[in-house]
Amino acid sequence: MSNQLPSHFPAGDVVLLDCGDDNTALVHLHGATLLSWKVNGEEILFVSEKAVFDGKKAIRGGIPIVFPNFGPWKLGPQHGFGRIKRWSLAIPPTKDKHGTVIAAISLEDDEETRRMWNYKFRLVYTLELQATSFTMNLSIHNTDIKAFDFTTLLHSYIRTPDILNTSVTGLSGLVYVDKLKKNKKSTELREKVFMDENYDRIYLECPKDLIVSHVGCGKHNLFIKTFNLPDIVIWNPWEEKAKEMSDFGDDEYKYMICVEGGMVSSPVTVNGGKQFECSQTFIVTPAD
Ligand SMILES: O=P(O)(O)OC[C@H]1O[C@H](O)[C@H](O)[C@@H](O)[C@@H]1O
Repeated sequence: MSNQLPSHFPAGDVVLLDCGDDNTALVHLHGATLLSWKVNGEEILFVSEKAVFDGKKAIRGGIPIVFPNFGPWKLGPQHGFGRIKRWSLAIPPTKDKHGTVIAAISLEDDEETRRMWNYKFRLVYTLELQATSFTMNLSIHNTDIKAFDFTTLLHSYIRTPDILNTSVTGLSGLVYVDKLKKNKKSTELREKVFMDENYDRIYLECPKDLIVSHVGCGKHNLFIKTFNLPDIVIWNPWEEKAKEMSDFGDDEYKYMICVEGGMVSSPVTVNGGKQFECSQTFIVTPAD
């Protein structure tokens, strides 16, 4: 199975959160990309063996941040610039009295972002690591005097030993937009959604917690709770599309599932001087 990260990153490129007992998280400042989340030493996230760490391309895997646009964008690159900009360390990892390790990284507008999207902003991404749970909180501050609109998403690549044995529970009854069928809308009828082909869907207004089964080495389930991220994107490129991606191994589609909390079906407006908060929490429990 894939998911071998490079053994070494240049000093200052990554931030490690460590709350003991081999419970760690590693975030790369390029794109605020969460590269690793280990629970008792077991890796829960997927990063492609072919991921490129050149400080330019988006890192293929982990959890990169999509901002200020999900999908193709007429003003700039697909999924916006959030995942290809270098973020800064705002709060170094610190353990609070409950044992939670907290760190924050941030991104502000610069000439390059304003050329694409002419607004002043500050993003603060706060990570909170506990033994079996991990919260990612994104706050989007409009530091301009004019309002802006955006879409955003935490593009989460979750590791599995066998995609055919991994399901998502909690989507039943929801309307989804199928991006592979000209954005046709349908209602999900299955209690457990398994994938056996290329999937690219936006499930709308997801009210419930989700459970992704058999993650990591296959012996754990992952609960996903979101706040202000009502849409859930489910994606797997499957065999043919995997072959078209230069930074993704031909058979790696078997070992990952993207379940991505986002605000993507309609943009958020934030007035000048105001802010928007959203978050995603992952909790690992033993699989049945
Ligand atoms: O190849 P990327 O730009 O990283 O995008 C990877 C995928 O991201 C999301 O899941 C979208 O819904 C897909 O349409 C897209 O193919």
